[in-house]
Amino acid sequence: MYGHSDTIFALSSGAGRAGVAVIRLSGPRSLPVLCALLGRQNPPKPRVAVYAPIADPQNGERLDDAIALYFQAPASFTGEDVVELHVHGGRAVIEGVLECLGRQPGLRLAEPGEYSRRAFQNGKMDLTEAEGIADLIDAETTAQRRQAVRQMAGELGRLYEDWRLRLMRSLAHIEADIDFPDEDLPDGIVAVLRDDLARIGNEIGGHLADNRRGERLREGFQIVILGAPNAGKSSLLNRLARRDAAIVSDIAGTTRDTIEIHLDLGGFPVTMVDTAGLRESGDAIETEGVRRAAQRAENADLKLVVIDRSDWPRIEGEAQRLIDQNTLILVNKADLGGDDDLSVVGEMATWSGTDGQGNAVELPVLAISAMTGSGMESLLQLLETRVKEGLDFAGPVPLTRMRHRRALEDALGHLQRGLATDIAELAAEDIRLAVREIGKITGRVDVEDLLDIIFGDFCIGK
Ligand SMILES: Nc1nc2c(c(=O)[nH]1)N(C=O)[C@@H](CNc1ccc(C(=O)N[C@@H](CCC(=O)O)C(=O)O)cc1)CN2
Ligand SMILES: Nc1nc2c(ncn2[C@@H]2O[C@H](COP(=O)(O)OP(=O)(O)OP(=O)(O)O)[C@@H](O)[C@H]2O)c(=O)[nH]1
Ligand SMILES: [Mg+2]
Repeated sequence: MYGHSDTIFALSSGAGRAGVAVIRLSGPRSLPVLCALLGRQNPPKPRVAVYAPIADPQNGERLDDAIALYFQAPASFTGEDVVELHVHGGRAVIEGVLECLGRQPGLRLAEPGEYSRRAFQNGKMDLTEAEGIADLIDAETTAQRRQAVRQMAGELGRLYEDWRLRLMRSLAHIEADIDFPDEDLPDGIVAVLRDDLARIGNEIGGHLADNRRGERLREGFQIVILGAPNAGKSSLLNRLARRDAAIVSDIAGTTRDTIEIHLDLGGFPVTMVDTAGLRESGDAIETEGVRRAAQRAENADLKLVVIDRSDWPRIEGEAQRLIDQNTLILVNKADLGGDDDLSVVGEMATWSGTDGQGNAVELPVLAISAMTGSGMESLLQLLETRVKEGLDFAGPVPLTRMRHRRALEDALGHLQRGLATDIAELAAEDIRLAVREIGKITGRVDVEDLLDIIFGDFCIGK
């Protein structure tokens, strides 16, 4: 397959000034262009780094002293001839080398994800592995990195391929029965087939019923701070962010839009959202802020309802309507406290009341002071526990993308329909469709129309 495509090039390291920058070329013109830059006829040995000046072949101007590396097809990342130029990471150096490469016949700038796309098309990896690489580059916390590395190494792809192959085996038996109806299948084979198919269905069902752990680990755990105006929501956000992310004032209705910060809690990614104080207001902008707060609350993995200690234990209006099982009550301004039980900051208590659906709930309560920071350690510990419960997993790799989930749901639907019929031809067709859906996940079936979408999300140079 290699040898028939354009030669592409791009900066593969990060944009901007750096010690060293890596520019990659892939395709049939990579090696001749490298020789031209090095000003030599004989190509460097594959996989042996060469330290040498590189110069513009057109005018001989020296561009840099670089390290060059040649990977001979098919033993390269893309499966094509690949050349790497490790140059000094100055803006003008990078610009000069890229500009020079752009002038070489047969070379063009790579599109986002094009290296990985070629690697996939040349059989170096399946789609889940390519998506694992993209996730690894986007990983911001340890847990995200671990999940991405497992996927990049093919664990998810093997799981799906195993289901696909087992389905194909069952399909082959059913087809044999259809094609050779006279040669009776051995006694009991139909029952065995049914068992196998049902088992695969159960495995897929179990994989789907994972509470979206893997997907949420990629997205980050969403915690939304809610409460009446002036309760101290923005003060709490700033305390957790350790910076002045949101404006704080004693004027009720200070925050109007939602404000997000990103936290790493014990290796897990958390998005913490500050919202407008919840109240009925004549102000159109504030009303829109309250609407946005309620909207974010709906998608939250955890809600923190902040109340001023003088309001304890009353939670009313919109804040009360937004309460559900996944809610923690934070009684703020504990530094102003008297000697009631909640003046013991960091101590857990319980709030008994009704949630937005009218069900009786018992929710954990923590007294804190966003101003002095007391109670913050207990809060962080509690949040970390909740985040881990939500995202952590031991055992097989979890589902990580909506794309995979959709395909598996469809596959399971086909499989269940196949199991429900006694007509072999219909069952075979349903299983064929299930096989096809799973094949789309790894790219074993024709997925040309999917590739633009999948690889378009990658960064350039990947
Ligand atoms: N300098 C540099 N570092 C890098 C990359 C790169 O492209 N260049 N990578 C870019 O992602 C990652 C490493 N990934 C790579 C994957 C495969 C091959 C490769 O040459 N594969 C051949 C040979 C396999 C072997 O020797 O075992 C092959 O698959 O046939 C190279 C890099 C991370 N670090
Ligand atoms: N004493 C004391 N004051 C606090 C504490 N937390 C916040 N405040 C004060 O309470 C006032 C409101 O704080 P904010 O953080 O702006 O409250 P908010 O909930 O974001 O308010 P809105 O954005 O209007 O909904 C400010 O004057 C803060 O300094 C606290 O723990 N103790
Ligand atoms: Mg605020």
